[in-house]
Amino acid sequence: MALALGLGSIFNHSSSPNVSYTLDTETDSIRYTTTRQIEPDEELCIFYGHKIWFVDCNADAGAAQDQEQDDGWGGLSAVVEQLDISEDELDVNPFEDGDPNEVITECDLPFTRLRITSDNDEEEDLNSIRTIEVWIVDIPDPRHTTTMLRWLKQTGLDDPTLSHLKRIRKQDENTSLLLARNRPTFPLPDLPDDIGLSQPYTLSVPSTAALTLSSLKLKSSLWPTVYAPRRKGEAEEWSRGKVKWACDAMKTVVRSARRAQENGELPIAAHVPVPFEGEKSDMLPIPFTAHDTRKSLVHPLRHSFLNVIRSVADFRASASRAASPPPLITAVSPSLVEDRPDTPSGADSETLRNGSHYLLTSLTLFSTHEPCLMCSMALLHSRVKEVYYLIPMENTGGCGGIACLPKLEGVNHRFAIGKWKNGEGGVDTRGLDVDRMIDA
Ligand SMILES: C[S@@+](CC[C@H](N)C(=O)[O-])C[C@H]1O[C@@H](n2cnc3c(N)ncnc32)[C@H](O)[C@@H]1O
Repeated sequence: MALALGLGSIFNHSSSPNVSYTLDTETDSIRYTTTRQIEPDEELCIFYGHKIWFVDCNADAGAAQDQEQDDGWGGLSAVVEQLDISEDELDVNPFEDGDPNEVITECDLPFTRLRITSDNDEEEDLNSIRTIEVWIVDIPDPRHTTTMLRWLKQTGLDDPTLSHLKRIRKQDENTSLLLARNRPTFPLPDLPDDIGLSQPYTLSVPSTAALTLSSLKLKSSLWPTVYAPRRKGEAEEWSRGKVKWACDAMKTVVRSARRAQENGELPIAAHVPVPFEGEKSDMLPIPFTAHDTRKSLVHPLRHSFLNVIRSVADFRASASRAASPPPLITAVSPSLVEDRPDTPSGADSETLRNGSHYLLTSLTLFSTHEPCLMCSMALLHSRVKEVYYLIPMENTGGCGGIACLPKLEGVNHRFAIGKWKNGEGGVDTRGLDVDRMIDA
């Protein structure tokens, strides 16, 4: 560290300075140079850096934005100056008309899905294949194969947890039959003794079906395995009705962000709608919307995602309390997230304890911005089903930007992610100062 002496410590800071400086090691001094013509009485300012520790009295709009971008909380505040989408435009939903049950093809969806699990996750070398232990018996005379299969059925050994494996293996002249899993608590029943079977033996075989052809080859070298490239977690089909539901949710988000902006907040919002008709609507009886409240509450953690998770939790906690006192948050104004103490006091504290109220299991979250790393982790904890965002945060986002948390190895939950296509479904970022934040 060095401290500039003399006039060096007199310069104030400006984000558009008229003086630059260099270190002159020859003379052990700092050389200050004006960067443009200086007018009489004009103050000479230097640039202190992005992390200033005081409120910049010279701040202009551009400078304020720069500061916000470097806010230490993922730059989520580096956003929007204007949200000039008119109410009328937002009222248009292009998925309004037509058969609500019609399946919308992938390329016509208003969002693109991020791949959370890839086939590369599949076990691709012999050592990484997870196995289970099973009982095998060799059938010396292949004509007895049908007899043995019938016997399996009769003895109740047609275990569905083995459905990813073939029952019979034929290798050269040998035929072998997979009998059952080797479980200490379920001893193998006596085998038919009239068809010359040899002693059963145990073998390690794959514990799951093969998702790729190369893995199929490897797994089948242990035991013939079923090839199942389609699997749970694969992108589900969306009906027109569901896309309409999503567009409406996205519009709610944009409206909320605009309202937030009008009130001097950062225009960042998150919304958890009532699940699409027919899909577990008992999970959440009313929708929740929250916007960022970092500015008004002067609180670095009040990101819209955390706010919306909290408002769901508060609602659930209050709903599970006895009839009175009245709920902390009402259905009509869930977006107006007030700042309440984190630890409720008195009689309420017992009932409002976090518990599982914060869970967004089976729920979908829509947002103007990609959640930052902190919020992405909170969403992971919340067990949210899926997240759709309009503005990707290339340098700070935790859902495909700088990282993709649900994709990390070892996380105990994965959620689906969709990037909303700007301008689709009547939702766009027109007027938003997001060019530098949107992926090319
Ligand atoms: C090195 S001193 C600058 C000279 C100081 N203004 C003085 O008169 O001694 C740094 C301090 O000046 C103030 N300062 C510098 N630039 C500023 C700015 N743009 N807006 C508000 N305060 C500023 C801050 O209090 C900061 O801690």
